[in-house]
Amino acid sequence: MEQNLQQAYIVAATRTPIGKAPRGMLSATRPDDLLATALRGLMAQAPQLDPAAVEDAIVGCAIPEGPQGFNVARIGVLLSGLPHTVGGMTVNRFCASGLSAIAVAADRIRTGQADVVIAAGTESMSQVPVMGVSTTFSPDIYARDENFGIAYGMGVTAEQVASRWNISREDQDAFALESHRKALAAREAGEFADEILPVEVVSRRPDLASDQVRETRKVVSQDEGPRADTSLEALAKLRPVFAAKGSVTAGNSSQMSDGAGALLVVSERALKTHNLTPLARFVSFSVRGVPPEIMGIGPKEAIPLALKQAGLALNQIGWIELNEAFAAQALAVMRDLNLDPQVVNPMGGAIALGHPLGATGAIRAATVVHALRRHDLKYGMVTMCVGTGMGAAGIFERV
Ligand SMILES: CC(=O)SCCNC(=O)CCNC(=O)[C@H](O)C(C)(C)COP(=O)(O)OP(=O)(O)OC[C@H]1O[C@@H](n2cnc3c(N)ncnc32)[C@H](O)[C@@H]1OP(=O)(O)O
Repeated sequence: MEQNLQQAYIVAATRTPIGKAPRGMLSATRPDDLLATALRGLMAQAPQLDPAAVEDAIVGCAIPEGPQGFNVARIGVLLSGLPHTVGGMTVNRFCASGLSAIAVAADRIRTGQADVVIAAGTESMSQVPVMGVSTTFSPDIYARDENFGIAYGMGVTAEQVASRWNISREDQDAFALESHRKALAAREAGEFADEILPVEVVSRRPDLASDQVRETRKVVSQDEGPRADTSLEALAKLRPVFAAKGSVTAGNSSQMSDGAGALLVVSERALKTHNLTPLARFVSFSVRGVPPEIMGIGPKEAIPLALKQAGLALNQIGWIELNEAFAAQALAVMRDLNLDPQVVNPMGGAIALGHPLGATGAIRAATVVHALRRHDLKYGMVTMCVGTGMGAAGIFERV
């Protein structure tokens, strides 16, 4: 059961639209700029809060190198116009980085070490194209057979789950189609309006004729991934990408993406001092390891633990954002835990909406926080599978 010295409240939550990588609408926008945009949008949701009251910014990023700036949290803070007194720490738990950032921020609040902390995530898979690039580890890790799966690409782990859990190609494609259908229906119904922050995309290209740099500016405010043109027939035609006789395709995998999300986490004292209205309370967070070669099954272990910590039963959770890294792993988790399909990803998931790795947990948390209020639900959850073999889950309560 949860034992907190004090509660951690979320008073603002926003995200950028998600672009396709590597050639989508945000591909030329740097991840630190995406983060800065999200942070400015976040502060605009709490105009009564003096920015100097923000103590730290904890930011998830799965590939914090190169243009992501090693400590992208600090760069994003400075770019956003927040005062330099605001700190900045980048955390990495691969695909659960953004969710872990929220948990760290909440812990700082709950233990009384801070009153106002930003938790966020940012990732540009366009600018740091890691998928398919091999990573090296100490060879000693392979001395234990059970670690061998650490060498698998994410798609190969999805094939492993599909085969061990008997998830058919047809079921994966049907799940993927449903993700697109739900995302498009939610967009049509204006469901994303509270959470999405329009981003101005600036493009500069040399014009050789005039010998000048031509600048164009465009505001983007919708996720790029959902496809109205998809169908079971179109999905069935796609070839497996990760194994010759496999079932995981570009259509039933999450899309490579760019995006950022951010939440403002505060103590009860800060609510009163700054006259802030809470949207939600962060209730519990859990992480469990699983065999690396079936990393997608991670939420199956993390969800029961997060529920236990919260003292809640599964049927009390009215909205679950289950990261659709691949249809195969999402279906395996849903079947093993008997998750209600009506409660899981009511607005579509990463297959349709995209999955900017370290940002996704923060993006999905922004979705949950707003969805609980719009749909008058009490508890919601964000759960992620994590490469190298982990699952993470966080529970939110509308207040
Ligand atoms: C812990 C975790 O979360 S692990 C997850 C981490 N993330 C990942 O591993 C990313 C997984 N995804 C990927 O690696 C990539 O998306 C891949 C390799 C599966 C596919 O990459 P790409 O080939 O660049 O995808 P792309 O979007 O171009 O699609 C390939 C083709 O399928 C088609 N396609 C994709 N989705 C659909 C669809 N829903 N309906 C119809 N056609 C589709 C595209 O139109 C394209 O066709 P074309 O070649 O005729 O243009």
